Amino acid sequence: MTANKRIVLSSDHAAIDLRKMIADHIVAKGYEAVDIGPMTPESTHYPKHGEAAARKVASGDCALGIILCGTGQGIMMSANRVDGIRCGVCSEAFSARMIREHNNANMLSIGARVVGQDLALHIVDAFLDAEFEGGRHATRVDMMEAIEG
Ligand SMILES: O=C(CO)[C@H](O)[C@H](O)COP(=O)(O)O
Repeated sequence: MTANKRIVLSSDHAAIDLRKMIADHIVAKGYEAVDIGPMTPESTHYPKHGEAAARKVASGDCALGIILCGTGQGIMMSANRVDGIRCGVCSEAFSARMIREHNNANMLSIGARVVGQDLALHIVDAFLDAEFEGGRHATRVDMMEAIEG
């Protein structure tokens, strides 16, 4: 478990119930859930929520982030526009573990219209329980971070 236990969560309207379930789940695991909403189900726009969560991670206020939309894709793309963010969409637990161990991902994205609730919690567990392995993977993450547009 990471030393900084603050995990930011956000989503669009497609994933509010699942996001709240994940927030409760990670609190039960000993993390602090920083749920920045939205809290009501009106249609909204995933880029602003992805960016807001990403900035919490990029600033160091939160160690990791978990974001959701219908597919997980749009909010992931939005979060990855923020410097220092490495976010992957995962629909199974193996990838969720590997994006931490090999890619040093600091955000996880899940599609609430893609995976069921139980699987989503397994994906979250795999992500939070994994640690970056460093070594050759650190070389590659450094190379990735050095890529400029
Ligand atoms: O998955 C998403 C982005 O990748 C969004 O949740 C999805 O596009 C929202 O669609 P709608 O406005 O029809 O609910």
